[in-house]
Amino acid sequence: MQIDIGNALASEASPGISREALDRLDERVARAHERIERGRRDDEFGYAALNLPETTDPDEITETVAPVNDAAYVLVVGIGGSALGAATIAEALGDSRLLTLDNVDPDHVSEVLSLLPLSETAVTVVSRSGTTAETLANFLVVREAFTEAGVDWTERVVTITGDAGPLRELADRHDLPALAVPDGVPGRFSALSAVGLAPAAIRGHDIGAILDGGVRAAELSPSLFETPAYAYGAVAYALDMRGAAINAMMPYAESLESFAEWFAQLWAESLGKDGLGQLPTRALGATDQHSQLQRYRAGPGNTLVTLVRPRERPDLRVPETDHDDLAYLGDTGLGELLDAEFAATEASLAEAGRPSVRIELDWVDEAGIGELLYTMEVACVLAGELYGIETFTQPAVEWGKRAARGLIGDGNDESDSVAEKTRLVVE
Ligand SMILES: O=P(O)(O)OC[C@H]1O[C@H](O)[C@H](O)[C@@H](O)[C@@H]1O
Repeated sequence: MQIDIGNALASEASPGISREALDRLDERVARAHERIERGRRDDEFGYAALNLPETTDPDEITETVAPVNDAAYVLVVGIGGSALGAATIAEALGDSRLLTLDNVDPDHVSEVLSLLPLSETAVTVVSRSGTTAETLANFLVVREAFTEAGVDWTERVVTITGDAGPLRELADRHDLPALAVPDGVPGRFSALSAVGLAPAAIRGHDIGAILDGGVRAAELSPSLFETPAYAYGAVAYALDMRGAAINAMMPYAESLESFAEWFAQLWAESLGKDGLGQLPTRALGATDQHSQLQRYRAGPGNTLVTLVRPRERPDLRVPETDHDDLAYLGDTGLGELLDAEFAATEASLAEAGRPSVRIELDWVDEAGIGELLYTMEVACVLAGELYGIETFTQPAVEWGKRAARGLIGDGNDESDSVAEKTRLVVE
């Protein structure tokens, strides 16, 4: 994988970072690297996630899911870090039979359940805490749908959860196949554990190759000039400090659309603290080139655009045509056109002096997605060290979680604050 930060230099863009400032920042990266390596060595909370490519045992996952690996469809019931990794991996591998229920929209849940052949469907119910209301409510609905369809849900469900909590008790009571969310690994950093990999394993994907991709990026040198993940994390941080409060993640591949969603959780929950942190936004090339690019290029200069693409992809020829005006399209490929769109967006931003970073992976395949996810996790941890914030907590999100539970009846304090909201209604 390659990360090109040239278009984020002050000589090219504003905000941008000068070569001298980058050299000075590299000294801070070296110190942050020591902290990260110590955390990995001691398996400290959060840092332990960066050991997953080596510590996750793909055989244990494959064996545990064996009772349901005849399933034609997999339904992941989870939310946030307990769903986005699996969804990202499924999409990257072009697997449309791996679906995710990560919202409690009744219309959507009903539709998914009515479309799925439940007797051919395996369910992974995933919650690190085992207490997340959305996940447990959806699971109860799914379970009932299986029963109503005459399918024994206990034969179709795998649980992935922590050591204790309601989901663990349920797994024990019904003797369900169970995998653990590894100790010290926050949900949004768990894609390369059973959380992200078990659903793919049920569908028969080579999860060992996904982990190998992570291993490829796990050798970290103490300099941003030698470690792509550090280059990205350091430049994103430096540009934020210089005014790029928004980071628009824009992959040029439909198969990476969910990756942008995964990245948004990683970046926002990890770095949005103490009044700091870039706002990650999601875009898709070339589609958003025809909408959001206007704002990136000509709106306030507060956005770093992160352009991601595979260097190679299968192409689809555009047929030759005898229409003179369309002749230039004939005998090209859609992939060739997409690459031209990518280069045009990059050039358009550079021409206007707006910063971008280019991330290129070889292919969007098992190893490619493993490497990309791992690289972004390291980038995020590095950025957290540079900001000096607690990367691995999410107190603001937890507040909302407790308040939502309180509002539907578990009687906790935050729900009182919700009830007292000031109203100024216009109808
Ligand atoms: O895995 P769970 O405990 O169910 O949590 C699911 C999600 O819940 C919250 O929104 C947290 O802030 C996320 O980081 C977490 O991924």
